[in-house]
Amino acid sequence: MLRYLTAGESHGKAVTAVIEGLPANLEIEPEDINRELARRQGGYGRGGRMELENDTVDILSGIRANQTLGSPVTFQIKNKDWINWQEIMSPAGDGGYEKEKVVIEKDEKVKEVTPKVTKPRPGHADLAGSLKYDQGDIRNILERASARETAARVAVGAVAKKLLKEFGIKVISHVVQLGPIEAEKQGLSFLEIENQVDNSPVRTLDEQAEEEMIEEIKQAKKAGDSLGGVFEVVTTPLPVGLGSHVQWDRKLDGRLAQALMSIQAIKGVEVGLGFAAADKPGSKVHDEIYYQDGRFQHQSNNAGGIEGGMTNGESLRLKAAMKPIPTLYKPLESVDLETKEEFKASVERSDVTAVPAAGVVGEAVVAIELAKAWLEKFGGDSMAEIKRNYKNYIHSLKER
Ligand SMILES: Cc1cc2nc3c(=O)[nH]c(=O)nc-3n(C[C@H](O)[C@H](O)[C@H](O)COP(=O)(O)O)c2cc1C
Ligand SMILES: C=C(O[C@@H]1CC(C(=O)O)=C[C@@H](OP(=O)(O)O)[C@H]1O)C(=O)O
Repeated sequence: MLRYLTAGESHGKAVTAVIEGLPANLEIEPEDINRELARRQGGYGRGGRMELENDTVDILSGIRANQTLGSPVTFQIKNKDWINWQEIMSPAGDGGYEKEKVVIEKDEKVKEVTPKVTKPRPGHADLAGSLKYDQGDIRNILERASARETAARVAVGAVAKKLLKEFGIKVISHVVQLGPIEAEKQGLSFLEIENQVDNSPVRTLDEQAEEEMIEEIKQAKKAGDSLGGVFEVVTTPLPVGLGSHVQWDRKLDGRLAQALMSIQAIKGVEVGLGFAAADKPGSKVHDEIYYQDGRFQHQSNNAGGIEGGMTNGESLRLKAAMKPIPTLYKPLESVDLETKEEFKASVERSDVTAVPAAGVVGEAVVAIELAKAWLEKFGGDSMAEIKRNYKNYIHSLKER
């Protein structure tokens, strides 16, 4: 069974991940991971933190001479911002509480920050987390709730992508909506997306819409506001039969939805047509079946590549909706945890939007879930064993 955990606080020393259950002899070079980490840091609308960080992976275990050993793989991605937060975030010491104020550099300006955070931001984990974990300092919650954690998931996703690529499977994303601006170009093939998307500052394929999206982000920034949006994750065609109809927790659509919903700020997931299927008659929704080139195929892909919780031989198509970033320069009303007094939150630094970055995280979590399902179906302890199992299965489908 492939499984992983991440650890690490946003301004702690590093974020880390441990992956267990990888087969031996999968080729991994640090560059495979660093490329994905750099993609996650990009996208128009991100804040000052991304200018400071330059995420690169440090592989601590499980890989030797660019090959997995079958033992647990451990990654570390250092937080460059740690240097500015050591006094506050150190595992030892007084957490900076002894000093009334510390001066740290943020966004090229020098600002004073009290070490203890007592003002919960609407839309973040601050209030619920502080009450649940009995914390007087919201920092003890926000540090782990932060989407900094997604750097670790993207590193794990890069390994999952490498595994899938050994079988010709690729996973990509693009932004289909940013705030109110919707891209007209939708439903494009994997190749059309793959060839263009990384050259775009918003990772969208629609040049006209992209200009409007950038303008929208600039306006939101000026107004001290933030934006959400929608990204789509698309794969090359998958072999039929990943996941299963027989038990609720084995259904691949449910598993993928959970993986995507677990990304910070994702509030909705659609498989294929998704919500748009609800108001159409069955004749306009269900993908008709034909047989060609020794393979059962569908005339359309409204199902998004999954029927009965299993891949049906087509490309996977999933959409995820991201809410606007909760930290706003424009103050929102809230109540101080200590004094219970109303205040209007003010902010030092934040992303205005992070939909293109969330898309890269979406690719990662989808790749991880697919790699898990792949190993369940074709599993083995070495790449050679998995390849044999895969080849046999594909052969048996053709023999039917
Ligand atoms: C890539 C990415 C970057 C994010 N950047 C910020 C940010 O700069 N400021 C912020 O308040 N929230 C940011 N978020 C969203 C929060 O982490 C998220 O809203 C918060 O953890 C609460 O979780 P929930 O929205 O899932 O309920 C970001 C999310 C992602 C995926
Ligand atoms: C650090 C990352 O994203 C962060 C996610 C985040 C949040 O609240 O989720 C808040 C911001 O952090 P900071 O308060 O340090 O500016 C983002 O920069 C990252 O993506 O690597």
